[in-house]
Amino acid sequence: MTLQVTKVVGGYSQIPVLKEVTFDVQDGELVGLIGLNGAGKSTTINHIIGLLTPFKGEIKINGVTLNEDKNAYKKQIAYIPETPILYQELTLKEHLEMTMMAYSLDHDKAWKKANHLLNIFRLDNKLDWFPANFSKGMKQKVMIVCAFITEAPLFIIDEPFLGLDPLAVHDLLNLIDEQKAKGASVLMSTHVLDTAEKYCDRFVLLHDGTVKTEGTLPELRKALPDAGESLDDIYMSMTRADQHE
Ligand SMILES: Nc1ncnc2c1ncn2[C@@H]1O[C@H](COP(=O)(O)OP(=O)(O)OP(=O)(O)O)[C@@H](O)[C@H]1O
Repeated sequence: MTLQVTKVVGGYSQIPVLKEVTFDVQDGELVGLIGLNGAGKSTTINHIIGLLTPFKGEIKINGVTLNEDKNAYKKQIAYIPETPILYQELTLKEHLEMTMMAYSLDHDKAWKKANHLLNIFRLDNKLDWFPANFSKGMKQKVMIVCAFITEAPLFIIDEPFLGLDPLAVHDLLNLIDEQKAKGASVLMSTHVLDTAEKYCDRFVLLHDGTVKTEGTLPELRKALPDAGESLDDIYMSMTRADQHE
């Protein structure tokens, strides 16, 4: 699965937030989308999942754009939003069944997977509850379970770490690893740079709607030799330099 974002100019109104954003995510790769508040991470994600339409440029998943085949394009994406999106009137079981229907999943196979995931995230005794009333972290876990039953080839994960307890973070990272090993691609935005540094294969550093630099950690160190060793050092150095330009 390849995600290609090419020269995307986009945003919410006439004034673009994203300015010719270009990057890709290859098979089995976890790419970290890193940037300060307002850098354009969620806007980039909203374009990829088809909530926003680029003013210019294009986004392809395995060579196909949203316009070429809307259904095929969207079924390839499992999206975990920063703020959980839940239906007030649906139980946890109904949320899972809705996901199974939307992705045309085999019912028995999907339930087997769902039960395993519910068990991992300690939600297995809450199938008849209404997740709209869950705690923030529990709501996020519902989104994670829904995303991972799809076994979609592309996972888009928007800031997953801030509301989750350490055990859930660990479990989520394991699930990501499992999907990567099966060839899935993962794009994850986060502010938790030490975790990103440990787990991401590559980074896209976004600043003010522009890709400032991208690459593996050794490549970033080479591009900014005076910045320091860690992703945090490199990111701080890049944003400070930018502010002084
Ligand atoms: N719904 C919206 N309508 C208009 N402008 C928006 C909207 N959402 C975001 N923006 C603007 O787009 C820019 C990028 O915001 P975005 O949410 O993509 O940043 P981010 O990198 O995800 O930030 P954060 O780390 O705070 O989540 C900001 O200037 C923001 O004000």
